[in-house]
Amino acid sequence: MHTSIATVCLSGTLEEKLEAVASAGFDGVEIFTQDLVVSPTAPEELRERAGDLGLSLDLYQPFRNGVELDPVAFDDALRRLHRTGDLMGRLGTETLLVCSNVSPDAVADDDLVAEQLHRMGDVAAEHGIRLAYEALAWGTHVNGHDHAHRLVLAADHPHVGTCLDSFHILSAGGDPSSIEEMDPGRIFFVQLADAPLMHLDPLSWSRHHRVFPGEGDFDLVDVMARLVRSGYAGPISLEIFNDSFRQADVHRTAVDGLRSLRWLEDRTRAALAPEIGSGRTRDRLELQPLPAISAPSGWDFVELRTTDLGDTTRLLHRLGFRLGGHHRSKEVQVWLQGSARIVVSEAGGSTRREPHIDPRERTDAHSVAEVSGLGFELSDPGAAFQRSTALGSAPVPRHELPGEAPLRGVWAPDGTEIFFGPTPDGSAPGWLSEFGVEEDALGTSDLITGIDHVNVAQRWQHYDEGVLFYTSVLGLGSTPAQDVPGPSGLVRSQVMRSPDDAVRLPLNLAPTAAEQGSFVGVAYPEHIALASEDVREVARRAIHRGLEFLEIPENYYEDLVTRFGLDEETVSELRELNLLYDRDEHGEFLHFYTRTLGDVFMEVVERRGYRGFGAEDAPVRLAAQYRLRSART
Ligand SMILES: O=C(O)c1ccc(O)c(O)c1
Ligand SMILES: [Mg+2]
Repeated sequence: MHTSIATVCLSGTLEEKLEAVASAGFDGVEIFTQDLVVSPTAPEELRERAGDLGLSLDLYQPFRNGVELDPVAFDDALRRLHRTGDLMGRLGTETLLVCSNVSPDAVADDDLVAEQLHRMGDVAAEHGIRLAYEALAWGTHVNGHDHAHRLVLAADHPHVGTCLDSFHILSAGGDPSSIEEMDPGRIFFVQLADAPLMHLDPLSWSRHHRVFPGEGDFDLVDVMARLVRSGYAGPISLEIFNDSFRQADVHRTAVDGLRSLRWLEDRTRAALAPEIGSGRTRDRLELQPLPAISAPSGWDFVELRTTDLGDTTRLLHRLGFRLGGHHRSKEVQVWLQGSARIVVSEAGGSTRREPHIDPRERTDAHSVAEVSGLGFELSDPGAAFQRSTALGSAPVPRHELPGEAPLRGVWAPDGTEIFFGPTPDGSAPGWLSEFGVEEDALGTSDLITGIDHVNVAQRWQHYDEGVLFYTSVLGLGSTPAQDVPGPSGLVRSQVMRSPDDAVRLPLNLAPTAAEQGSFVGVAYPEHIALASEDVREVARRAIHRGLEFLEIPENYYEDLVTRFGLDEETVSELRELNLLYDRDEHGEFLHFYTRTLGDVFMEVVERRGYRGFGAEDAPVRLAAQYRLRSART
């Protein structure tokens, strides 16, 4: 499949965009007029630079309000088309996107439009270019892909075809099934965009809220499958107008974009496998598969990186963790309780980050600890690693000594290290022996039994990217996002979970630094939630050991009585142990939070059938954390 991306998707200069697109691994690029106009680079030089980078210039766009015109305006459109044709010759770009007319003066006369498209086709032929006519969803008269295609057929010119854009088709509720019946030789270009479903006028929706495939609500596998059935063999290009992408790191966005296309390619291939296998459909796009998803069957470990080993390990001790041991060759320790394994490493100068990630993104001078790595248990760690690198993730460099268990991992887009470990066949993972942990030292009567979930913060520019990463790499599913009100902003929260719920990973959108007030420069805290069947006993022992709990206000406990009708004895025990309480149709939930250490805190949860994450309690936590921060600064 020939992959392409429009320069309008990306931040930076045209030159930076080309470089990022090439290094992410795209085959080609669509040049937006405005990117060219503001660039000091001559068209011939751009052509050469793209060639050096191995990129084809697949499309030049957009040619606006150039058709559906009265005769005088059409003459001027032909003049513009001649100029544009000259320019495209210098750029070496063959296809020009012609948008349907959005002006109130557009002429509603299909015969006239077909004739104008034909005459434009003659001009295009003179310049050796082709015209791809695209129906914009808000076009004055032409706003459906079928209508645009009919006009192209009526124009009947070899240099005039159609451009299909999934946003315009699906946002207007159009039926993509007609794509299958189109002559593939008449489809000159294909643009893909996803979007969240919204009640918004199509222009605003399109210009600000498009996202990469897999990051929104459109069924793009269906669109792709219909394209394959049509016999289309041209470029598949991303055209995403998105306010966040325009401010995000250009390399990250480009990698995110190609990941979305590879993932879509794989899913489309899987959906079409029976038809392709039986010869009913010929796949002229030559869709490539990814190594199969190996869904996580559990948590192997969570890694905390800290600048204060004492504080961090004291916190673990107070929660009942034991030091399992020190790694035989690395400066790391493992702390154990039940099946919860927390690897603690001391942050130093050697902290490595993915090259394109600003280290301030996740840590800063105040930071004492952060969730730096997530280790998953998988049935096929090798396949998971290969899948993630095929999806554009960079491997985490690791040094292994002879005899040490190989552990492969990649960087998540936000710099968290993701490790792929085997599902252990015995009771303990093999790597523990490198820490000197003996099998018989593992606790079976521990109060904390394992990791319930890990909550990871995402910057607002990169939220969708995080969702796509965990979906495409690990096959986690996402549940609908919730907004949690906090003193420094709404925190969007979306739970990613493995099919059998063995791994739950809520992603939280942190309010931006500017909105954080006294949080300025401090990343939104993440947390590790630990599972217990007796959270009250965990809390009692933790109090005895001097744990600093997050303080819960009396108003909260009074409200609990109002909401749930709890008796005074229950509530006074909750109050005494700093516990919070929630209930859903499946059962009850008791939990507590520790104070924050750097960018991370711990939660201990007891689920009595309850399936949620205490969303009603999260605002209480955010407010308490805010008060603590304010008191400190
Ligand atoms: O929003 C626009 O104007 C616009 C321009 C070109 C396109 O291909 C498109 O889908 C939208
Ligand atoms: Mg388009």
